Amino acid sequence: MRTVEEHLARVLTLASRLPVEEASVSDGIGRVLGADLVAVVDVPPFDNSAMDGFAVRAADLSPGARLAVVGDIPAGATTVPTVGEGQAARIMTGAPLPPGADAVVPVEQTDQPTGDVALPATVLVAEPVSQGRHVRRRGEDIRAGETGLPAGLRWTAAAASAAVSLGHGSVPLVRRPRVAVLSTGSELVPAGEPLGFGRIPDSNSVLLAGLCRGWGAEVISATAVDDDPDHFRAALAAALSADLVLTSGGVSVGAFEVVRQVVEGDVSFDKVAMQPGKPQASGTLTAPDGRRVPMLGLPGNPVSVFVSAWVYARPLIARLGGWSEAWPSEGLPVVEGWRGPAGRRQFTPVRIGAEGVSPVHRLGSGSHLVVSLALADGLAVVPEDVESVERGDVVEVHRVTAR
Ligand SMILES: Nc1nc2c(c(=O)[nH]1)N[C@H]1C(S)=C(S)[C@@H](COP(=O)(O)OP(=O)(O)OC[C@H]3O[C@@H](n4cnc5c(N)ncnc54)[C@H](O)[C@@H]3O)O[C@H]1N2
Ligand code: MOO
Repeated sequence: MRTVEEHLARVLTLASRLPVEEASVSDGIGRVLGADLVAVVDVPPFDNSAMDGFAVRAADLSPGARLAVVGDIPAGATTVPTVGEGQAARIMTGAPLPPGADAVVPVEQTDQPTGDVALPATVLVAEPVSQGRHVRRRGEDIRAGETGLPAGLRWTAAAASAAVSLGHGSVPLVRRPRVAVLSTGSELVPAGEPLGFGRIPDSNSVLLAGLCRGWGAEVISATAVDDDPDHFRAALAAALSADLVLTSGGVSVGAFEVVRQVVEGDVSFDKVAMQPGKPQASGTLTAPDGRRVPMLGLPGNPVSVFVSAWVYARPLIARLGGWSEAWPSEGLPVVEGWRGPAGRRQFTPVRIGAEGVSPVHRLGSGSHLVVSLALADGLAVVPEDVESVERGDVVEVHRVTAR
């Protein structure tokens, strides 16, 4: 049996970062910036007021100075009056500072009322302000030509707003990984449909599709196929338009393991020292256009699918998308203990409470317990040489509730 690290290393050889393409700034949340983004414009683009008030010449001011008001400058103004000696212009936050003025006096520091009032003929300034006061200088955030955002940055709402401010409508982003999900099993029935004898709902395709979306992938298909090799072959051929194919089921040692029957040879079938998730298939398949498409064949038990997806599919998607593959964890105390298998690393679904962690179920390995899985906030990692976890022990826990 190989270790989790050995299998992860193998999985990560299956893919490399996808190409960069131009994308609308607002389309790319969760993707990665493919090249440094240079400012097209100065940010801010012009000197402007940080306050609603009066644009003045600081040198004109003494306590109680009265200035002649020469005009109004709302935000968006395209023409502005010049402010001469002894003069002021009423100005709003974000409006361009007029020529001649070098500071802004907030309206609260004048004899004028706040709000929607007529332009006064004069304004009395209570306290002088220094040059540059309440003025936001052109280019003080960044100057045109400078690098605003570094290549490799994960695209967020804030990154998109920065790119827009830098003057961009589209940006070079690494392509979003496209994943095809394929559940296998003649026992599977689509969501919400009646079950005949021996049938179960196909929960794995929904599980995998949702996880992949949460990690930033685009799911191009999520379907189930029965254990007829011809049917699986056809479904797989359709799935190969994706950047990654994830299958569930059909990888162990039974008589009807359809994934094994169809792809063994191209894809390798291995035993990994983990519980759940022992049988794992991994490799690449050739698409009709000649691309090598990575495929992970995850074991069918729902908890095995969940754990295998977090441990292997999540970092593989990250590698394709170009973002961090790291999976942070923290040491947390155990409130209620459980037992694990000797010689395999156990990933136990746990709830995280104020006092520490407890398993979501206590039925041995329980890799079929799909409903209690929904109550898990984390996966606790129990090392290979530990068979029993006791109250008060500290375990390493990966969160599974956030991206
Ligand atoms: N003789 C042995 N039997 C098994 C071994 C073994 O080493 N020797 N390993 C066990 C382990 S561990 C696992 S995990 C499973 C993996 O089996 P498969 O990947 O071949 O999965 P299936 O047999 O197709 O399904 C397992 C289980 O999961 C249910 N299932 C499958 N697909 C779905 C789905 N889309 N939605 C919901 N539930 C699904 C399926 O009905 C089975 O109950 O093999 C053990 N056996
Ligand atoms: O390893 Mo299986 O994945 O226990 O359920």
